[in-house]
Amino acid sequence: MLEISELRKRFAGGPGAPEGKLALDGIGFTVRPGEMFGFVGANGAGKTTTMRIVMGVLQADSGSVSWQGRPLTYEDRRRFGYMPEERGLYQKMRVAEQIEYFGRLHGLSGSRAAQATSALIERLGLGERRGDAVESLSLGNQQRVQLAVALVHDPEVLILDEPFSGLDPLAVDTLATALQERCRGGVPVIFSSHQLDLVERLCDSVGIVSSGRMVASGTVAGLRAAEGGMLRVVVREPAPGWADGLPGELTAEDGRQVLLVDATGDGQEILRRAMKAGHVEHFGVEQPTLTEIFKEAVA
Ligand SMILES: Nc1ncnc2c1ncn2[C@@H]1O[C@H](COP(=O)(O)OP(=O)(O)OP(=O)(O)O)[C@@H](O)[C@H]1O
Repeated sequence: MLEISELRKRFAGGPGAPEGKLALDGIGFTVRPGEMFGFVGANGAGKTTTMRIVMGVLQADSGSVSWQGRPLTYEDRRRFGYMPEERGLYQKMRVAEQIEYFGRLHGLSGSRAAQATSALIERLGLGERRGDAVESLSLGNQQRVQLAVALVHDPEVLILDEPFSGLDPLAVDTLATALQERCRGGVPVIFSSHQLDLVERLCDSVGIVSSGRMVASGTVAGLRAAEGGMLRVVVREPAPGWADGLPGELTAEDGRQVLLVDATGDGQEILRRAMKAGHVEHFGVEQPTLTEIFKEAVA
C-alpha cells in the first residue's frame, strides 16, 4: 500500500512574492494494491508537486510517503514506473532502443529488457515505428513510448502525470487497457487527469485536490451517493400550474415540462401530482457526474 501523509511544500518566493507559494498544504491519501486512483484538481492545485515528491524529484517540507508500511527509499522508487509531466524521452533515439535503454537503467538484463520492449511495442501498437527516432513520432505515439518506458521494468507502482492528455480516443483506449492490465496484476496506479469522464470510467477511487489539500476522496460511487443526486420528472402536456408550490426548477421543452429537484425531498408527492397533471415520461434520480462533484468540491 502506498501512503501519502500530510505533505506540505512551499516554493521559495521571488522579489515580488517573498512569502513564496504554498503548493501543498497537508495533502494525504492511500492507494492499495490493484487500485486505480484518479488524481484530479484545477490547474495549480498541487498534483504534479505531489507526484514529484513521491518520486523523489522534489523534497517535501514535512509529511511522509510510505510503501508497504515503511518510508519510501531510493531503491523502492527504482521499482516504480513514472511518467513525468515534462516527459523525458531522448528525441534522437529510436523507439525500441529507447525503451530497452530505460529497462537497463532500471536494472533489467539485456535480454530481459529486449524481451519486455518487444512485448510492449506490440501491446501499445508501436510495431511499425520501432525503428523510428522519437522526434519523428506524433504526440500520441510519443506518449505511447513514454508509457512503455514507465512499464518496461514491470513496476511495483505506477505514477503517471496526465498520461491521457492530447490523445485521440483510440490511443486513450490502448493506454487505458495497458494500465488496467497492470492494475489487475496488483499494481497500484495513480494518474492525474483533467478528463473527468475518463477518470470516472477507469478509476476505483478518486481524490479531488484544491489549493494543496484533498477536499474529497473515495470511490466514485461513494462520492456520488454522498452528493445525493437530483430527481428528474418529465411530464408531457401537463395541466398548467401543476408544479406550483413544489420545490426545484421547472423548465419547458417540446410540449413537456421538466422538474429538477433535490432528491432528498418527498418524491411520492411529486409523482402523485405529476401523474394527475399529465403523462409522466420519466421519473428518476440522477446521480451527479464526477464533473459536477468536482465543481462542487473545488467551489
Ligand atoms: N518549481 C516551482 N517553483 C515555484 N512554484 C511552483 C513550482 N512548481 C510548482 N509551483 C506552484 O505550485 C502550485 C502547484 O503546482 P502543480 O504543478 O503541482 O499543480 P498541478 O495540480 O499539477 O497543476 P496542472 O493541472 O496545471 O498541471 C502552483 O501554484 C505552481 O505555480
